[in-house]
Amino acid sequence: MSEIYMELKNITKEFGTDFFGKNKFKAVNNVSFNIKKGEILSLIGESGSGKTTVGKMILRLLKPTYGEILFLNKNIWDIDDTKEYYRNVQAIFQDPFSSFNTLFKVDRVFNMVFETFYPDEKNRKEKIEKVINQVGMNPTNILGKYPHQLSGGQLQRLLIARALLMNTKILVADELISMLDASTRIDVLNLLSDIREKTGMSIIFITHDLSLGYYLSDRSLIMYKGEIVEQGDTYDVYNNPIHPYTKMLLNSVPEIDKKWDPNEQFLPETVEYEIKKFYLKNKSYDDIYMEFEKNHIVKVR
Ligand SMILES: Nc1ncnc2c1ncn2[C@@H]1O[C@H](COP(=O)(O)OP(=O)(O)OP(=O)(O)O)[C@@H](O)[C@H]1O
Repeated sequence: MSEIYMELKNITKEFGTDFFGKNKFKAVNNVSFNIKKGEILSLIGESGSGKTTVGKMILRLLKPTYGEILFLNKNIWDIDDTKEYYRNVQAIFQDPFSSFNTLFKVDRVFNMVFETFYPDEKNRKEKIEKVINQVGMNPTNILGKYPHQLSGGQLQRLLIARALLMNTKILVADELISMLDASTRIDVLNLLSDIREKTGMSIIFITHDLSLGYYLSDRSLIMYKGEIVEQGDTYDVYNNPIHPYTKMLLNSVPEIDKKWDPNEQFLPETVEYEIKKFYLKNKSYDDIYMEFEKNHIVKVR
């Protein structure tokens, strides 16, 4: 069995809704999952479902209100060497331009990796060129350029190259390709898949786009209102969705050969109604989560 890199155990994050931090609401509620070496896991849900908050807790940008996150069996808030943690756990966000300082050439992100983590490295140029080649670009066309001279897709690739240079174990990709055009998106997805194969890097792919999750991930976690309502092997979840919310999400994916029917509506009330029906039907079960197939877990109450 593959090594478990990270474990989230009953993570809850509360935010205060007023100035004094009172009237708390749970942006993330009792979320548990793990991520194994070399696994691509998709965290899927609509806007506001809590995906980014989970990502931020993994990145130690937010502290869980309850629960713990273990990285290689150690609570991430007990890790003193934060630099080392961030070498192992990296993030790439939607807007690649925000990760680069516009005043400096892009080479700087690589030089900073050496200065911070490998100050004694002698073959810097060789190593930088190697990772740039690995992400499918020609170093001579890239190095020496300023961020505004490169496209969004090229900058995303550079950030992936930086993670490769650091030997990152877990990459959190939050809406990574939302700002890219369709063909560049597929290139970046294929690149992530290829890197996982070659290096064993694990990827947490945060998206609201079901089709991207299906294309890329081994395991899918469906989030609704801060909770994971269904999780399992991607093929099972997409081909045999059990939770009404997952079913509705899948039904709402546009099909290329079908015109959109304006009478077909995806209303929050209908989701709530279906979920209530589902819970009533399953109320005889004592377990909060039920395993329908191997690894296919659905929240039934
Ligand atoms: N710092 C904060 N203070 C208060 N509320 C917050 C904070 N951060 C997030 N929230 C709220 O928590 C909920 C979950 O937000 P989050 O950004 O995790 O959702 P998301 O699923 O990533 O959505 P999106 O895809 O739009 O980014 C939202 O209702 C959001 O308004």
